[in-house]
Amino acid sequence: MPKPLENEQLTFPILIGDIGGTNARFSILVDAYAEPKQFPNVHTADFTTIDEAIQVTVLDKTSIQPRSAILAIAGPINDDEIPLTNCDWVVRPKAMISDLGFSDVLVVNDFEAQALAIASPAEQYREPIGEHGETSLASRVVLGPGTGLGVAGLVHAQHMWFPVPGEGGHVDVGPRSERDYEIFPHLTPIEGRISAEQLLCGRGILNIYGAVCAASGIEPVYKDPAEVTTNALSGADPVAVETISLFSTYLGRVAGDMALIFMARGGVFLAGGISQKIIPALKRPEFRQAFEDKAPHSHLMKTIPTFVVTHPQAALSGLATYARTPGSFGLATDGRRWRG
Ligand SMILES: Nc1ncnc2c1ncn2[C@@H]1O[C@H](COP(=O)(O)OP(=O)(O)OP(=O)(O)O)[C@@H](O)[C@H]1O
Repeated sequence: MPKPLENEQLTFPILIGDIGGTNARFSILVDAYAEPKQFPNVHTADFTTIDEAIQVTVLDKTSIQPRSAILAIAGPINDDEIPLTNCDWVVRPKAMISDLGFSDVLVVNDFEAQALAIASPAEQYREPIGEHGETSLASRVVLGPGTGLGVAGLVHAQHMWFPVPGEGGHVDVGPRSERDYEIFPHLTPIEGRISAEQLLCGRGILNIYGAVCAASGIEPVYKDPAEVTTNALSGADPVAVETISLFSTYLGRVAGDMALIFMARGGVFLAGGISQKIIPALKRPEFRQAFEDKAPHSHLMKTIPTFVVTHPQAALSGLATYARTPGSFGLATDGRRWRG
């Protein structure tokens, strides 16, 4: 295992990469001031290894030779060989150092990168949900419904930001309203329980939709979550409308719980592929009502702002913020930073 290192500056130019199950996104930060140099998104399935993808899509396309790399990946980082959760790539920092010319490689969790991105989100890349004022310099939370449900806290302490990537997407969710009690029996528990991720991701939309159909005695017709959201947003199908209304309620409920856990007075941010596609639905009353419905702390909840993150490459922007100012972040690098 690598030796623990302090949060010291990585040497520029820095390659930053956000490696998802389906897509990988790369850019290069030449120095602390320049805008990142972007490269086209890559389908992970098009390359056998991450090293090949970096070589072909980045290194062969520029004369800038990055000296360091910061990569955000979906999956646990606890060895020198890091398999990705939803694709065949294995990240091997030592091989990247010997074969691709890096002297320093840092690997972080994808939701940690999302958390870094909400430390100072530009106004044009966040859409407020509800009328609840500005962010303050205080702890924050990010929840990202996408292929799964990622959750991370960003704790503000000692004039620094501490990202806290956990497994918050796997907390229990239970029925609360009368309609919930009709619908929940039609959800399929995993080992006896319904977790937030079973409801709040692409597959989760279909799970809620299937349960609403079953509770209403209707035959389901949609196979893709995007069909449900499209028909909900247009108002064309009342079952789809109810599904997304419940999705918004459950997302508000879980987001509110996370805000309570982290005392996130600085705001709750909704990232992931789905949030920005359903902004009009999240602006309806259900999300905020469920978010604030946290007696005895409803008054506190009303003061916490909520936003959808609309940055097209939020994780990369978080990594860039960290790369420029690592001293502002208490990012744990032990066992996750390799040097040549
Ligand atoms: N318009 C939509 N409405 C609802 N769900 C959608 C819509 N478009 C995509 N999805 C769902 O969002 C999920 C993909 O989410 P996302 O784009 O966040 O991917 P990801 O998990 O970040 O993976 P990667 O990092 O590889 O892109 C899939 O389950 C997909 O079905």
